[in-house]
Amino acid sequence: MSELPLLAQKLDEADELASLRDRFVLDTASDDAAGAAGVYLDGNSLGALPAHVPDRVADVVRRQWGELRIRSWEESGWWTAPERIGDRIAPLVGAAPGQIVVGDSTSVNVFKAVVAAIRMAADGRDELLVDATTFPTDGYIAESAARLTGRTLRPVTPDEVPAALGERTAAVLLNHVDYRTGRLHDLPALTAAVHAAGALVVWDLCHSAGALPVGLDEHGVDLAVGCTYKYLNGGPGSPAYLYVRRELQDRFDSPLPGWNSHAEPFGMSPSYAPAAGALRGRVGTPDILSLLALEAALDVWDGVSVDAVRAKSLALTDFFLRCVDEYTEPGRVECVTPRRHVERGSQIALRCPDAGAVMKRLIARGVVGDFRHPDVLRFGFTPLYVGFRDVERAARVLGEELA
Ligand SMILES: Cc1ncc(COP(=O)(O)O)c(C=O)c1O
Ligand SMILES: Nc1c(O)cccc1C(=O)C[C@H](N)C(=O)O
Repeated sequence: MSELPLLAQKLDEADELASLRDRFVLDTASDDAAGAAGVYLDGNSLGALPAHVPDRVADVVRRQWGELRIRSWEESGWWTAPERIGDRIAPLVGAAPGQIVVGDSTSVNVFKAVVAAIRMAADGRDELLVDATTFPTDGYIAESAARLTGRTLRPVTPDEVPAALGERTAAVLLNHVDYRTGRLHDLPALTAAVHAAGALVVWDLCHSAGALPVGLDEHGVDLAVGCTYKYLNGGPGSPAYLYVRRELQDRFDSPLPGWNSHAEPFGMSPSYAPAAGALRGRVGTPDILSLLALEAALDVWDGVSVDAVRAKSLALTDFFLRCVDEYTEPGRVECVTPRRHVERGSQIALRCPDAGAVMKRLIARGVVGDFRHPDVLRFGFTPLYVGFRDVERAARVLGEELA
């Protein structure tokens, strides 16, 4: 008999973050008795619902919108929500206040950040480097941004970036954690290399924010973007964010200078004058319902340290790998996520030829991960609500389905 179930129980008992799970709506032990309890390992795609969010959203709809109506732009703080919520996200990604605005999708913020970076780069720099392994939207947007600004797009892997940098480099767009393999890239070293070449760097934090320390200010990152619906649990399609380092804000020239980023939005002037600070990253009317659902969701972070989350994330992924090694016949899957902690995000990606069919069977048995084309099984570990018994069970069911 395997010792892993008992070990999982002990690890759960010793887990200081275990009680945070109660802050979320998830399947319960009574579902388990009925054989239907799910193990949710897809928080790297869509985070679970924090339990208090429905009531908060209901208040926004019924009272703020239903009763206060237009007064809510001021009285309910709607107008200032993008920067206020940006300041809530800031400590989670290592940023001081006043550098993050929330709004629009990640794709749109990639566009703003990349074009603004190119516009801030020194004259004559005509290349935009992009992570060749990136989540596709970043690549598509980078191609368009390069075309619009007359730059040449050069796709390179993150490993190739240091050698590819040079006098021609204007800006570099990179992912902190690879969406497919779960590989964590060396943000401090790559940022330093880009700066040494005289260029600007834009980091996509979709797969790292809320799962591990980012240290935007500490490492001198220029611009960063990220979504809020994964490890930040903001809900489906919740708005993304844009970080602009304080020292660059006066030079940030938005390619989407909507009226919300104007110094005097209600002056209704025909000519554009940008607001001071991170507000320049705003565009049009914010998506208030989603934005305020996100604001409520961020309450789950009260009293939670990102370092503790990172420690648990590594313990969960280590334990998952150990369970997979024990429960799965050797050679049946290949782990494409680095084993070294310094190179690992908060997901494990396993490759096998029949991954699509295997994931369907896992989901049918309540183990929810996802499949990424063409042959990757992805399992995301959100330390706020995933426990070690979940991990053991997921690996056991996986082993059975792969047998
Ligand atoms: C790295 C990365 N960038 C961007 C996105 C998505 O961007 P958007 O929120 O605009 O759909 C994702 C996933 O959805 C992603 O993994
Ligand atoms: N953003 C998504 C969506 O709107 C629908 C379905 C899935 C997603 C995703 O999260 C894709 C994702 N960024 C990924 O890492 O694969």
